[in-house]
Amino acid sequence: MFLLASHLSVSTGFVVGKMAKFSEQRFQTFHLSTSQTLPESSTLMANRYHIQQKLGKGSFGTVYLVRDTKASETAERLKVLKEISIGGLKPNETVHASREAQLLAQLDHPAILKFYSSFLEKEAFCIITEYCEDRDLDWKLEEVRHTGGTLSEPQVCEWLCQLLLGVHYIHQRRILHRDLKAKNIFLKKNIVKIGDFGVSCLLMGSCDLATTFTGTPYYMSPEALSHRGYNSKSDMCCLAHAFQGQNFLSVIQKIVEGPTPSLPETYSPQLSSLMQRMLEKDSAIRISAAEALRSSFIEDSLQVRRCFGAAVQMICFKGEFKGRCIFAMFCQIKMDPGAHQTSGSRPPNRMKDKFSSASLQEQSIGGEREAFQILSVLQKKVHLETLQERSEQQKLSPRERMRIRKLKAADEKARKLKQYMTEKYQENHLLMLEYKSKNVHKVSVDVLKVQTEVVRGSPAAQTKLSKEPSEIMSHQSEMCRSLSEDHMPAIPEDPQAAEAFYCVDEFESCSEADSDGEHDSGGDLPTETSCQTCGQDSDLEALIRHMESVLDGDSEGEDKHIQEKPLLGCLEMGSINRSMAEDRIQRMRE
Ligand SMILES: Nc1ncnc2c1ncn2[C@@H]1O[C@H](COP(=O)(O)OP(=O)(O)OP(=O)(O)O)[C@@H](O)[C@H]1O
Repeated sequence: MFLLASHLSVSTGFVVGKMAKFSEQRFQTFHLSTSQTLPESSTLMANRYHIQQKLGKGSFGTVYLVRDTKASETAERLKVLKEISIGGLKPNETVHASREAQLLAQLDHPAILKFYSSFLEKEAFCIITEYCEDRDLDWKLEEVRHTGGTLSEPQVCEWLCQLLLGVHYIHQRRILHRDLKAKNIFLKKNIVKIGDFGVSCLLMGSCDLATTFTGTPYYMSPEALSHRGYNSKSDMCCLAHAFQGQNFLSVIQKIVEGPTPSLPETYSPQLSSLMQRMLEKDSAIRISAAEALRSSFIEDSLQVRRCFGAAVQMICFKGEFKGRCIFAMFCQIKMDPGAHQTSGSRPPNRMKDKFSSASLQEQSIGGEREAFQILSVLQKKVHLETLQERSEQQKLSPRERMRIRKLKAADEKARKLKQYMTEKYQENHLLMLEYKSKNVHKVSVDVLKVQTEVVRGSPAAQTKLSKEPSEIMSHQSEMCRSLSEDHMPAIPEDPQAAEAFYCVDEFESCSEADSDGEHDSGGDLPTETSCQTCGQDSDLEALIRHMESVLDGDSEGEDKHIQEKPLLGCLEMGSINRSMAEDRIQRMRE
């Protein structure tokens, strides 16, 4: 037995006026003007849905099982089509209904009946939803009643938890069901699914609740019946008609004024107490879905072991829900006689046992997937809660935590940068040392040898010089430096000091001055010009300039210079090919 009270904001006057429309099994069922045109079984709706069979007819329309010819997955091939006549709807109301339908299509929760799409066809508004082969909860409870069977407390808890999660999900999204009752809760592989969402609203366009009232008051909340307005706490469920009466008015009276019924003694006191809190007449003190989910009873029931797949993980559910409400009541259910015998005052935690022993083989694929989704949601909530607790423990404001995070990130960045710079510095230092040793020490020894031979007048050395003038030029420079090293202190490590060092290089100064041919006398002394040139230019530029001055200088000056400076004169004496030299200069420039 299950009771769901929706939050219809209906005035008592209206309720009385609509008594004739009061629909529930033991009362006359009222149907709005639904389409009487039954589609043939071969009918293709929306060029997509093949009608398979009629599932039933409700207050709003006719329900068909259809085959979706465009479904990608086999599991989604069978769907439900609800056909509702829109005879009374104005065009703008139809648009409104379509918009609402789009909104509903966005809901995605295992405990919510999937709403796929809606369309207009043959003056009917059609809704396509998920198919639940185990039908609805009202039907299920009726079956249990007729067979004289019972619903075990763990089973009730399991469905209750799923319902609470589903209701919480929609309430979080500020959606009210408006017609929550056992008939609108469907069953698929033992997972309950809240369905027929806002159908009344979709149908009536304006959502004027006075016109959406279709009958049963069993599930209505006191505030809805006494016209005190409604909120999400008005969605109520229980596994029985908690408030019963001979007629419509007596039922309403009991809901609004009557004492809150209690569960049979076969139920645990915890469940009974939870039900009492859910049926509280004053919505202000009535327990919300979040509170219900946080109750110790639900918490105990949901201490489940997740056994799907290899990972076995304990899930301690400590509801973190902030949603509003569902209220539930369990009564008049004959308790499974063995249910409490072993447990004393506390119910056996069968749900836990059930999840603990569940295996992939034991679960049907669809049900398992959905159960898994529910468990994942719970797990996520627990994770969030843990995080929250941790941050609370740290007693830091979010701003402070953010600042610490930023500082840490900056420190890490600085550390990496420092490391990079150190590496680069070492690399450069090594390169510099290598370059120096290559250009100063290594080469100079060989060149010095050659030059010495040239000075001595060795023909082989002269030939070598004549063949490789540019090489000799560079070597010459190096050699001069090497020679200078004999009389001067070592070249300083510091580049600037080295530049200054080169400025006073005797040989460089002399060669500049001599090549100009302007300073015949006193050529051994460094001139201001040569000093500047040496100091400012790079080695390569200096070399090029040397080469140019040698090649472009007047022969007289050079000859004179040769006589005075036999070392440099050797270059001309070696018959340098001018065009070849120019060619080399060009290449050096490049
Ligand atoms: N998604 C579904 N999967 C399986 N069966 C469904 C589905 N939707 C509706 N049914 C079945 O179709 C029948 C008609 O349902 P419908 O929702 O139109 O009316 P109702 O719920 O019986 O009454 P009311 O219109 O007052 O809510 C019911 O027997 C119901 O179980």
